[in-house]
Amino acid sequence: MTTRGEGHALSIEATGVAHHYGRRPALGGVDLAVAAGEMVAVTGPSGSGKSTLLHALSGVIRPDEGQVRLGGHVVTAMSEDARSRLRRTRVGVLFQFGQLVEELTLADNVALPLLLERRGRGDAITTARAWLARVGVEDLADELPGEVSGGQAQRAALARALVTNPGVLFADEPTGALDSRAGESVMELITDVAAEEGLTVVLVTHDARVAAYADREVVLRDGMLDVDEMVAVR
Ligand SMILES: Nc1ncnc2c1ncn2[C@@H]1O[C@H](COP(=O)(O)OP(=O)(O)OP(=O)(O)O)[C@@H](O)[C@H]1O
Repeated sequence: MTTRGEGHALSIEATGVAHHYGRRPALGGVDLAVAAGEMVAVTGPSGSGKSTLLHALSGVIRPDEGQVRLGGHVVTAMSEDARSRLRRTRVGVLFQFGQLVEELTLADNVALPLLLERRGRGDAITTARAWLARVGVEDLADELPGEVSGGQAQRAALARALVTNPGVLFADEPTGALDSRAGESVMELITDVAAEEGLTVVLVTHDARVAAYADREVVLRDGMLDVDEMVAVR
């Protein structure tokens, strides 16, 4: 495991990002700039476009209109293959739940992104175990996801998201499946690791207590950022 410090984090710049699903508008022209190393929470009502924005910023979808830059990469100008590779190497993603492969141990799950990048198995497992220690579940390295608690599984999922040393972490309702205590402990972990690594974080949540961990909160309503509600929460 390497600690990156400053300089590795990616800035994010979205300009005029608009997207439709069929005829249904999901994003109506969003401008958002996130500095390298900053942690921003995206909040807003159900259906306001939060997940769609996260998918556009992380290159999962190419929006109908607008530009997204991650550091020097113009994500919206890249082919699907190039976006996939960028996501595998420079972007970490954390979902609500269900992202670990049930048949694999926690160590094998965390090693997976490295194996996909053709790192040797011994090296990948050593790095994975170091990350499991970093997130506080090294004792569970040989357990299956079904044998650990939701909070422990989410810690392992965070380790898997960060094992490739990405420059940005996108988290979509990362505490949504956890009780409030486990959720707080996962948020403390994300905040600590992001600060130590100098990582940029964009966090989607409907929970004000989760948003309060971010440096800044932006609010989406009907696919538009509510500029009046951009508030510094810390
Ligand atoms: N794959 C899809 N196909 C069709 N419509 C979609 C799809 N994904 C999202 N939508 C629609 O786009 C709009 C924005 O959805 P999105 O999931 O981005 O909102 P959200 O704020 O993340 O919602 P939630 O908080 O409920 O997860 C909604 O009207 C939704 O129904």
